Amino acid sequence: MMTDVVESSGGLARPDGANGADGANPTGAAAARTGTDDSAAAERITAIRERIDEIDRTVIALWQERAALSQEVGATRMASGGTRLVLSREREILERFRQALGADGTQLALLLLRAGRGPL
Ligand SMILES: O=C(O)C(=O)C[C@]1(C(=O)O)C=C[C@@H](O)C=C1
Repeated sequence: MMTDVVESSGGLARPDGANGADGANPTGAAAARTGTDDSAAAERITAIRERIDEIDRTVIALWQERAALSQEVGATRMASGGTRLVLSREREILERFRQALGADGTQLALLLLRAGRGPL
């Protein structure tokens, strides 16, 4: 699990929380919300975040729908005397995600598959 706290600058936060107030980082009220004291930038960031939040809600809903469908396929197959898994199908899915997204795609597909059929 990733536990490092990353500042908006991309640098790691100091564990004692002493990064701010030295001129290197914004410290105003807008900065607390958006990471910048520039009001135009803060406004744009807030607008973009609305869309990000919408996308996240969609991703979560699709994730849950996929997991439920995958579980239904598994239950249907096993009730008919079939196997729990179909590894050739899993390879197809892993390859689809790898082609579209690279190595991160493979990791994402592994998590998606696990959400549906459980751990191997
Ligand atoms: O497509 C299937 O046969 C499924 O059971 C669904 C699914 C998946 O989540 O995509 C899950 C387990 C299988 O091993 C392969 C694929």
